[in-house]
Amino acid sequence: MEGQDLRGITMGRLRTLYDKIWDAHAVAEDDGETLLYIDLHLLHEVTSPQAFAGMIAAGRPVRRPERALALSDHNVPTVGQAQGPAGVADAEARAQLEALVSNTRRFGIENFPMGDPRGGIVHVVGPEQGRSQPGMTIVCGDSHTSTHGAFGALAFGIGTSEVEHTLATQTIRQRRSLNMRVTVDGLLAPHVHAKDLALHLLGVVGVDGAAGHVIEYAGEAVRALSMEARMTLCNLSIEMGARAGLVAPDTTTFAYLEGRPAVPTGPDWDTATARWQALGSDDEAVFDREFWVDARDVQPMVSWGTNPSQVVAIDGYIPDPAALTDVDARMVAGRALAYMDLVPGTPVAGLRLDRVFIGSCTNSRIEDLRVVVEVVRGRRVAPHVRAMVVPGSGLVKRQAEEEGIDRVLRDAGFDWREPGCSMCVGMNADRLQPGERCAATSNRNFENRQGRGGRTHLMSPALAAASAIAGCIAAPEMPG
Ligand SMILES: CC(C)[C@H](C(=O)O)[C@@H](O)C(=O)O
Ligand code: SF4
Repeated sequence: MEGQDLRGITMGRLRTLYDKIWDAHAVAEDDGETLLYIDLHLLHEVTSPQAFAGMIAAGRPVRRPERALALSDHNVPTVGQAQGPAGVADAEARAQLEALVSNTRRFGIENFPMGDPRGGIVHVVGPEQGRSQPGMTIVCGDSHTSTHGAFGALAFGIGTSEVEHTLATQTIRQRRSLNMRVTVDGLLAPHVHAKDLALHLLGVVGVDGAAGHVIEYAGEAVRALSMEARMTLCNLSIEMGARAGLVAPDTTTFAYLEGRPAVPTGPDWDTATARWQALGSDDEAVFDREFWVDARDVQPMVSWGTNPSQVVAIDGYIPDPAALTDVDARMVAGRALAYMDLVPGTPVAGLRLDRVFIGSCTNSRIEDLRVVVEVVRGRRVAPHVRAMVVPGSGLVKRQAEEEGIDRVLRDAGFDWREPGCSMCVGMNADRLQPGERCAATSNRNFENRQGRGGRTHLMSPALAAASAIAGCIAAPEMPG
């Protein structure tokens, strides 16, 4: 047996998808760290100015400018984008947006500036352009880079000093993560979406339950998800503390990618798909940790607290911190309830809302907007609610307008905006007022995130749309 084990190690051990991507990109080892080659470097205006300034100060060229793509998303206004950065009122935002234009021009990096129809949220645009591909290593100075893992790419967020390192060397230093597999057996019910699955998992795993790990999502329910739904799922991996989330590429992945601008064509496409097909964990590969979830147990979910693991099903109740045995957990829950101004035992459905935000890199793609429009058609936003829809990119916006989605939403009383991060993070003018309660399709419900004193309830686009109509947290009316 021992001999066999040794042969297993020396003659090619069984590997996970993560191991395979890692091994294929490892350039050098040093003191437990690996220098990883980076295939795609995504940039945005908030975490890149200092990195470019460092490059300029050191007189360094960008190593592989053609392997980078820059987007203006976090602090762009969601009206009047055609005016470009010069029209942005906030001086800091304007400076960051202008810096991205001049820096990308100086270093020869592709940039879709504010107002460009191909522009939008970096994690929506990368996939949409076919820049994010299976087997790649992808980095961005942004935590939700995990989104791109939906393509079977190793994609993770980096800090500003690492942005500079990547610009200069096209590599970064990394410590290897542990492998975790989340298998979702069975199929989600038709009214249950990828966002519900992600929030359900967060409830099970917790906000740091996947720390130190890269998650591979597997199982029948994951295979059945569309690419956009897989992106929603991988987007939230970071909220579980994971370094990245992955879904092995398959025919769904290839169908999504084929024909997109940056994707190879002709014989190169055949070569690429043949290579991508081989990506996937070996059948008997061993994961450091495993979770199993039954898709049939997943309900439409809503967050009640100030971290995304504090969730209940739509027919559930605000929990009672006193019921928690762990002292720390009790304190955290108590503080969250105070901030959210909620009383234990209250049904979560029926909580009165002031605002609804449909957008963000979690849920602002065309399939999300199609779900929203089906819920909204023929109905109106409750008179006391201000509801806004912010498409993830200019191309999503255009597609929605071609399908008449904007018309239905406007007629219903929604604000139809131009693309960007918007009220997901409140780095532009789209913010909650103190005390306002908001249903949001984004990924973080932290204190003050959507605006000082604002109260965020995370949920799917279907629930957010139904809640806008009802004026309180609500599920869509079920047919029949
Ligand atoms: C501004 C940016 C660095 C930040 C991130 O890294 O995630 C933002 O995108 C967020 O969602 O909080
Ligand atoms: S949409 Fe929100 S979560 Fe996504 S990158 Fe922008 S600020 Fe971060």
